[in-house]
Amino acid sequence: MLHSELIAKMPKVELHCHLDGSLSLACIKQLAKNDGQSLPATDAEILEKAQAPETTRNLLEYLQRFDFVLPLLQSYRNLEIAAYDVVQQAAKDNVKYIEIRFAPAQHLQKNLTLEEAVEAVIAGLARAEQDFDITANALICGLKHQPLSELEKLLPLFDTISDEKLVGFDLAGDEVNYPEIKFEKIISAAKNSNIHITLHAGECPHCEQNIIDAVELGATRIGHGVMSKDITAYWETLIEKNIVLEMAPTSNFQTKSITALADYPFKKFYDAGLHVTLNTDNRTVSNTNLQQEYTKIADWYDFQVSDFEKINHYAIDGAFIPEIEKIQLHNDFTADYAKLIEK
Ligand SMILES: O=c1[nH]cnc2c1ncn2[C@@H]1O[C@H](CO)[C@@H](O)[C@H]1O
Ligand SMILES: [Zn+2]
Repeated sequence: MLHSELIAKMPKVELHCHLDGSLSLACIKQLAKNDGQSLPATDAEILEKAQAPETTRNLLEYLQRFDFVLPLLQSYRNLEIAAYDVVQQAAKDNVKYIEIRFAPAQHLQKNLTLEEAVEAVIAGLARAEQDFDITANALICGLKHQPLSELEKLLPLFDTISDEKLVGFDLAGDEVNYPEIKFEKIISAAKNSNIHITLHAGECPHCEQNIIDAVELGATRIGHGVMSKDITAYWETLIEKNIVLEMAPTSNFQTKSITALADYPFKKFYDAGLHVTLNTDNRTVSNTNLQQEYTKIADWYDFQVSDFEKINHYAIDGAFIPEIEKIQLHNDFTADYAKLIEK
């Protein structure tokens, strides 16, 4: 088993982290104060509302937990602070590159526009980069339950916002009732506009077809993809196309993607050469951090430093950044991991 200090020292890439699901307790309190909103009296009561219990029955019950923080994320100032807060937490996990995702449409309850919501998050990411040794970019999520006419408003943001920190598009939310194929038009439009695409898919039982559809429509990464376990015939394609699976062990158990450790396919995927990566998904809703996710994998599978190095190189390959930045990260990680392995 790997020593926790060794895990802490590993540089990490995190590709799948939701802004609204990852606010620290201190940040939640700050945001409420800024807005003059009241919160439950004790920290324990706040966390009780913000976290999903181990006993969540399915993905939809897990998703209900996001309702608690969203009222706090309706102003430019609070979104900026929230983005800063999540990057700060990632820096504590020794994350060197992170992509943070959020659904702009969820932040328009007061008077923000879609553009302003995205700009606020980008400003918070940029401010955090000044204070921590980390690069942080943003992904925009559409939500699967949104009408297609609303989802269509998201792609133009990639034209109106020229900031390099806006790097990709995702579809999140209710996979149980909304199959990926329903979004064929918008995903194809994103693809045709050369927007990088990652899609939540294969996160609920019997949802494996969504993974195939996501890849065929142009996603280069899959959010979770747990149900790839049931389409072994498709693994060769996933490997050939260098598709990155953004897995998040704690979240994957909470959403009941699977129920028994023996069924969790992370190691099988890894051994077969699939490009698995490790992520938190939601630091607060899942009450975790990247250190804990790495620790779980180290404990369950006797993963070694070199194995973690490998999955981080997969993550770098999948990152939505220019080739030159990938080369730099690959070189830095190779050097840093070599030092950890020597010890
Ligand atoms: O694991 C997940 N699967 C699907 N959707 C998710 C997951 N985690 C968060 N969200 C959804 O993404 C929105 C924007 O961040 C969140 O509000 C939540 O509804
Ligand atoms: Zn997610």
